[in-house]
Amino acid sequence: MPDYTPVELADILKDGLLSFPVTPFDTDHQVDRAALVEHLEWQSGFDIGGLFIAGGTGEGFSLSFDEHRLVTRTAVETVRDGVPVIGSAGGNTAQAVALAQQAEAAGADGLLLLPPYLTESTQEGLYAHVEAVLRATDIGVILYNRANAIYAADTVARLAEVHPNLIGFKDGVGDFEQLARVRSANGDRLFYLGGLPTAETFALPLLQVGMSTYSSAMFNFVPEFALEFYRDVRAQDREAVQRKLTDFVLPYLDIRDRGKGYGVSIVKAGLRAVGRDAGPVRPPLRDLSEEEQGRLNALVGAVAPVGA
Ligand SMILES: O=C([O-])C(=O)C[C@H](O)[C@@H](O)C(=O)[O-]
Repeated sequence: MPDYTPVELADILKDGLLSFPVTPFDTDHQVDRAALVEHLEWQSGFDIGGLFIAGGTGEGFSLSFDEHRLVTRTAVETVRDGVPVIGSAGGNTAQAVALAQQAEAAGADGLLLLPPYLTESTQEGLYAHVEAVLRATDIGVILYNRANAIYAADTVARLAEVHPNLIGFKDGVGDFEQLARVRSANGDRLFYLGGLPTAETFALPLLQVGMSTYSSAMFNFVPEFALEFYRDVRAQDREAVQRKLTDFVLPYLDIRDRGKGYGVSIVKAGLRAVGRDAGPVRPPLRDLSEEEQGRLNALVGAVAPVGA
């Protein structure tokens, strides 16, 4: 039994900073369960609203079915009480359904539905894909609007009308017109979270269009900074947000933009920078070069003491 009904879960998630923990790997690229436990204990000790396991930053796209179960189960067993654990499902419809059922069986409180792989589809096709997943589980499901899964406002509204366990919309695109339409068609029936790569960059403008929270990947390695940033956003303290963008987030993006896929790799590099190595990323991602890691260490050193 999950700890929260879908409605309770949405209510908790909409008002706190959210994050996507990395999945630590050993030098052979195998899941390092002990390191995952240590990381999740540390992360859930902060005032975090919910943790999304095996998401993008958690390299869910590189995990096998069994590894998905292992990391989700580990998170459920490790994360402190009061912090919801959200599992993930992706791939084709049959895989997404199986992953959703597996996440629920592993004790996840909710589910993030990632885009299907490779192919484009019509809104009717997306509707059928999402509906199959919503029917397969009773836990709250959040749609991830990104890549080849861009949901029209009407598609979301039709799904929300018949499926009470559809609770949220996570945006990874930043199309303000689409967001205005989705918000307009669904109002408070759903909660909305910003999830563009390095979500801090867009957090303040997205708040204005009703995205009450966002998922911070950098929370993985600079949790205090990420929480302070979130408080500044919620207080709509423009000056404080701008200062933090200038001093840390934008120079961080300069390093992130040196390589495709670095939006994830740089998070593991950030953990290395604070003395909490979570191992390498798995192919097809690549780790930062030594020179890039050095630049990041210097930047992170200014906001987070090593080993804190
Ligand atoms: O799938 C993912 O890992 C995300 O998109 C969440 C990240 O936390 C993203 O919002 C970011 O990079 O801040």
